[in-house]
Amino acid sequence: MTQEKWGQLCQKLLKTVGQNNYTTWIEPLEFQALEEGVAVFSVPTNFMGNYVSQNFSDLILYELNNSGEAVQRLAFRVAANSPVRPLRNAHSRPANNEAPKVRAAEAADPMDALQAAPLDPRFTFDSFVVGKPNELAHAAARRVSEGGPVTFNPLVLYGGVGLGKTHLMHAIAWELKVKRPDLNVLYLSAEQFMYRFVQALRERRMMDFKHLFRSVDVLMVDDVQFIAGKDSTQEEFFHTFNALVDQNKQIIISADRAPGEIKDLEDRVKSRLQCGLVVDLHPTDYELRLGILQTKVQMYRATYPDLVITDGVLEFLAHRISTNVRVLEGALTRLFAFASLVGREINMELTQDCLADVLRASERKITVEEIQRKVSDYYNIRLSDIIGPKRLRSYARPRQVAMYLCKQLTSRSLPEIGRRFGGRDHTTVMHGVKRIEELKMVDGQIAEDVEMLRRALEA
Ligand SMILES: Nc1ncnc2c1ncn2[C@@H]1O[C@H](COP(=O)(O)OP(=O)(O)OP(=O)(O)O)[C@@H](O)[C@H]1O
Repeated sequence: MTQEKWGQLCQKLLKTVGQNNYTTWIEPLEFQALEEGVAVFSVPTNFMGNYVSQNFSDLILYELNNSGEAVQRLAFRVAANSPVRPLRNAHSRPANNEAPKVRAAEAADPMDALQAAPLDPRFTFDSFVVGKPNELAHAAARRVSEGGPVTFNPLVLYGGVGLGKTHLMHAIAWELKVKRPDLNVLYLSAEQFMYRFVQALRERRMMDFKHLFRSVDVLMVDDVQFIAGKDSTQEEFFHTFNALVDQNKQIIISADRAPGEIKDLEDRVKSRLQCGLVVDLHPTDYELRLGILQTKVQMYRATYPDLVITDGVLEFLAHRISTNVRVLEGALTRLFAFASLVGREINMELTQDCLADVLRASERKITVEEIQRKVSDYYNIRLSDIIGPKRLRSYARPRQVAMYLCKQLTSRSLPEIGRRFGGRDHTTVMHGVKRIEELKMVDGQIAEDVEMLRRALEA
């Protein structure tokens, strides 16, 4: 592919993603080469490569292939002599158009070549949807973002992948900028903390490092589990932490699990983290997912004012994609981009087509218990009769149907299934599964029962 062709594609991408996104994310990409189906781009920073890869790669791939290039994958490489862009230039940002006073990114100190992570302009409280699973974390984040007297220190937000920890931390930073512009707020990932620390050691600038970290008013460290097992970084983190707490400065930490459960994290660090308020973001429920989708659709309306989305699509997505919010958002982005490119409304058919891979990957996990319950309801017998020892035909056949469905619809092994059916041997399960397979061929009623149950379970 030629540079000229990439330039033409950029014009198309501009139309789809809008000027803001284009200037921030697409324009800085430099097309390097197309190597065996991989389109290689150079990017100014790793962060940028990751961001583009997560948010725009489907779209770029689509455009490349649409223009006749056979590209399977995109690769982003950080340009060797790329200047580190200061926060001010790295991002578009919310309304007042001014970067928050993130100290490390603003000072002229050479240490700042390793600047803190830029704040994502989309991660504000306004765009954070609150539901049962995250209401406590949200309330705590709101409280800290007021910048009043420090009441709990540290605030630890923990939870699984893509549940909004980073979003909440950025929201706190943006809010503090408005409410307390006098405070120096430093947000960075634990990985960056380590990188800065190692760099300072190498350049014999530990005094600068200590000074920098001890002079912030609010320190936010994302994904702290990263420093587990990295002894000297943990040690430095511990000292930084203590120094700030002693000065009554607010610390906000995120982790992928509760501090006590982070393997290879020193006990003294664990216990420090547990001293403040530890709140978890629970996995999303259906209502929260639907709320997030509705909010995102409102936001997309600005870019795609003419798109029509038919009833039931958002409910379907909220029901089917229950893994994490990032996947949910990615699905919606792809859907909107695709529908706008082909000029069609977003209906169920387009959704199934466009998101076949995502839907397959996040197929709802059906549990053994669910199957047992559905089968006992269907045959109008008690759950305990399916699991229990009775051998009467009126229990044994439904039990075999349930075993058969467990084998078909879950990834459980035969011994595991046996255990959940009152501790039966795996050969009993095997026999049951085989029996139903045979009966399905010759007994229309059994075949229909199994089919009905399968559909009900997969609905
Ligand atoms: N409640 C929510 N409302 C709106 N958007 C949300 C919500 N929760 C998560 N998101 C969105 O989901 C995406 C992933 O969230 P985020 O990056 O904050 O997750 P995380 O918990 O930090 O994940 P990781 O463990 O991977 O670092 C972001 O785009 C974020 O805006």
